[in-house]
Amino acid sequence: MKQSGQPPSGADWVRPRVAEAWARCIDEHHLPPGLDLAPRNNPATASPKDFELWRRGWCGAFAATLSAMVYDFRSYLDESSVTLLLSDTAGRLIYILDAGLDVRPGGVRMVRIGADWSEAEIGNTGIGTAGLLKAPAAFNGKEHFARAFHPYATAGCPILAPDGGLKALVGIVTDRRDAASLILGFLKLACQLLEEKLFDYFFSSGQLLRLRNGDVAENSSGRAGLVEGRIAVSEDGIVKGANQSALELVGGLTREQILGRSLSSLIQVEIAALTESKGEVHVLSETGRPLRVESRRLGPETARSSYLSPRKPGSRPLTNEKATAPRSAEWRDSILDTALQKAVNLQVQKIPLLITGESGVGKDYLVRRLHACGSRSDRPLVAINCAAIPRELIESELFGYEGGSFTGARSKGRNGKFVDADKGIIFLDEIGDMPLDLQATLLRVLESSEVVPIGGNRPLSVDVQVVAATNCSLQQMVQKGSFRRDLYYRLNGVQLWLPPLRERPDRLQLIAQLLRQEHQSLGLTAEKKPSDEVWRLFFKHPWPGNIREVRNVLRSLIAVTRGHVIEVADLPRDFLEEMSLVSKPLAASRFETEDALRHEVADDDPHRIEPGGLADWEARAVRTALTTSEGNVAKAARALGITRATLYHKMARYGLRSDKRIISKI
Ligand SMILES: Nc1ncnc2c1ncn2[C@@H]1O[C@H](COP(=O)(O)OP(=O)(O)OP(=O)(O)O)[C@@H](O)[C@H]1O
Repeated sequence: MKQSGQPPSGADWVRPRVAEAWARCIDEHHLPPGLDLAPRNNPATASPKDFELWRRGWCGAFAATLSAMVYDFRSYLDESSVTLLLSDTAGRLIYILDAGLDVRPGGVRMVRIGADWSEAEIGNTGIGTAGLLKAPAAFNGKEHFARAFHPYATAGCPILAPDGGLKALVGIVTDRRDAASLILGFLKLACQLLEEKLFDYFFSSGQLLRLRNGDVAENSSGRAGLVEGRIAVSEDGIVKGANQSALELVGGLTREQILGRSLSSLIQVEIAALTESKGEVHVLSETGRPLRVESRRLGPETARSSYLSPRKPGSRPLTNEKATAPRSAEWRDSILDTALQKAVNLQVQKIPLLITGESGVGKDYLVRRLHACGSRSDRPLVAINCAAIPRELIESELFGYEGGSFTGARSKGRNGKFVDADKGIIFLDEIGDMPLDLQATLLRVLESSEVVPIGGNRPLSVDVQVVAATNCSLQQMVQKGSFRRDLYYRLNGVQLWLPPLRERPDRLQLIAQLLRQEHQSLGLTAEKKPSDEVWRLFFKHPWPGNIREVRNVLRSLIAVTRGHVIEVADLPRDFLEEMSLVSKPLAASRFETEDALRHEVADDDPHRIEPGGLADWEARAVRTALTTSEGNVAKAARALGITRATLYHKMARYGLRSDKRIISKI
């Protein structure tokens, strides 16, 4: 093909789509046509900074929601050698349901988070080519440009927003290398289901129309689409978005042909007639096809914000997220569930796990759930807070000691935590606080799976899964030389980042769930319910102490509130100060505070938090000092010119990492 400029013919004939892809690989992507292709953009050697930037952009609530949906397909894939991939729009993997397929072009493992499957990088594959063409694509064994994919078939499909924008890619790899068209069929259906589920997230106002085929004969013959048609329409009847099924139902039109048109020109019914009717309305499409249409107003409960577009940390959400009391008691914490599921899967392969996120987001909680649900549940979970053990004791705590090996040692000696955790999980919390020299010893243990107790010379074998957690940036510490690079890579088999509460679009549902849990734990049957104003403040609050702070606030509210409704006046003063509503904490009266709040609540923008205010300034100063000192309290106190005790007091007040304890459960 390279010599003649023509795709192969005769016995070597390839499908035109394949020939086009190969031509692109050579002419546009300038890939070497020698088949032994190694990706240039390799996650194993990528700069940690770039990887972290990319990960933060993608591994937030959007990826968690989508991953949770993809995860629901696992039951269809059980027992099959099919790996399901989810990637960002550029083809970098953000989630994997792994069937153990080991694709390694040029020796680089491609079934891993961050691997770049774009066509420009690795030649044509289902997911990479689907991303490029923004259309489904699939290839059998030798149709792939890179030899490493020849034992496999791959398929990929774009996940589109209702306005047609590309949002993510989903792909399949299987070792049945002639199964491309079969897996593509499954994938198309899976994508339609995903798009339908995601539809509500994009719209916060107007009407949502659900369309079904009105032709009774077609329905009874089973030719009605499996996926319901959906169209979003503005209050004045202009079409804003549609899913694939709706496009087919209204006569095989494209999105370009329907977006911005009036609904009445599309399905011969006025929006007013639909909104007034209680049930289904029978209408005709432009092409005369009978349709049944039902309309529902879009509002806060259906609009869970358009966090489907990757957002920069701290940027404002794109749609108008409204704060009202969450209704559903059925809500599931998809961020926790997704992280937990990943962790459970990784546990089977004994891959080290690094959990990152701000203080109080639930890193410790996640590890406890992993222990309870994972394959090592009948063995110990041994947790060590590396920041809380005195420096000189860490080694003996971790590795144990032989009898009489140092002054004060027990005569019989003692097992270290690694031996205690044998066959179970060792949880190294606050790993960023581990002294540098001990990091070398820890690395040796992790690499050899053997520990040598202090004063001993006989290595003991241990089989532990290592889970580490930190709220510091280990990458920055590596760059500054305060954390060993080799240990960082050893611990960072897979990194799970838990988002801060203020960035979670589902924070009100989470708070509602925590409130129910608090009532249950206190044995209270009559629940105290926050007023709408309180919900709005919960939504606006920055929650610097994350879930830990929520629990403290809720506990205090349940104790303080006299009636059944939690009012603004019941909120703890610290909470109000954190919202910068009390500019002079000592002078402002409760009434002034409430007035300020009412004023604030009337403001429609739920994300505006007034800058200024002493408490706000102080909380920020404490946070900054802790971040700059990478969580080292003594250093932060020195920088602030206060004592450590005062700093601990302030940290507790602002919900910043308040408990420094050694947790050990065997
Ligand atoms: N998803 C959750 N559901 C219910 N409670 C939670 C959840 N996540 C965290 N919590 C609670 O919030 C509090 C703080 O959680 P946790 O200690 O796990 O945070 P962390 O990220 O480990 O904080 P730190 O970095 O300060 O150690 C705990 O009381 C925990 O039980």
